[in-house]
Amino acid sequence: MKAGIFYFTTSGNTESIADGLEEVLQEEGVEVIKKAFDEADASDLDELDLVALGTPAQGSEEVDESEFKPFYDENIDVLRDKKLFLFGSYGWGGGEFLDIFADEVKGDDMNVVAVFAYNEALDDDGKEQLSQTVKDIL
Ligand SMILES: Cc1cc2nc3c(=O)[nH]c(=O)nc-3n(C[C@H](O)[C@H](O)[C@H](O)COP(=O)(O)O)c2cc1C
Repeated sequence: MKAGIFYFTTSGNTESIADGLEEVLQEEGVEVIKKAFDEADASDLDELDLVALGTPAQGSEEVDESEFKPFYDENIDVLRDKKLFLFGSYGWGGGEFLDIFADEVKGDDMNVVAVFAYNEALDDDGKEQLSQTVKDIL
């Protein structure tokens, strides 16, 4: 099992979830690569079984349109063959933005295995929840 974690962040909160996800996957024995979208390209998706894409809530309950959505759109055919893990940080909306996006991508025939939204930065409680989410899908 090989996993890739790709994310956009404005103030580091989504990045904290990406870091936590990397740790819990590695604890489960999964090989992981982790990159911000601006460091990643399509070739990074080669040989990945699980792809985790991260975004903060932006706009009005929307995903990031500057880097997250373009990466998704550009790689949509490759992503269809992966297990997709959506994650992100929100401020006040309870994570609704990510559920909305998960519903959208199901229309693209994506195999969404997990959706993990967390309020602001990942803390110890969040890490525990993330660990359980990962155990459930492996
Ligand atoms: C322009 C802007 C729009 C936002 N829109 C939402 C929103 O619709 N719902 C929400 O829950 N949080 C919203 N937030 C809060 C961020 O999603 C939240 O602070 C998040 O933790 C930022 O994560 P990051 O540090 O990874 O960028 C917004 C923040 C900004 C700056």
